[in-house]
Amino acid sequence: MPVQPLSQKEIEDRLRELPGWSVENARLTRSYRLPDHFAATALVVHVAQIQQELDHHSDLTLGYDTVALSVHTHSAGGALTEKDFALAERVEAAATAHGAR
Ligand SMILES: C[C@H](O)[C@H](O)[C@H]1CNC2=NC(N)=NC(=O)C2=N1
Repeated sequence: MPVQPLSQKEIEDRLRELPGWSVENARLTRSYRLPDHFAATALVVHVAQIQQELDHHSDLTLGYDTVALSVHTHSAGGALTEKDFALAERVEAAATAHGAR
C-alpha cells in the first residue's frame, strides 16, 4: 500500500514532538554532536540497523564528532510521510543512548 504524504499541519504537529528536528529543503533533518569520533561512528551503525529494520533510509553524514541525517520518502515522490517521522523517533532514542546532543 502506498504511503500517503502528510499535510503541512500534520508535519508541524509531528515536529513539535521532535525537538531539534526541522524540515530543510523538504527533508526531515537533524544533526547531532557526539562525545568523540568513535561514538559518532557507533551511532551511524545503530542508525543503519534501524533503517534496515524499518526498510526506510536517510542520507547519513559522519563527521569527526557529528552525525547528520535527512530523509524524505522516495516512494511518495519525495514527500514527508509517517515513515520519515517513525525513523526520526527511533533515531532520536538511539542518539540519546549514544550520548548525542
Ligand atoms: C524496495 C524498498 O522497500 C524501498 O526502495 C524502500 C527502501 N528505503 C526507502 N527509504 C526512503 N527514504 N524512501 C523510500 O521510499 C524507501 N523505499
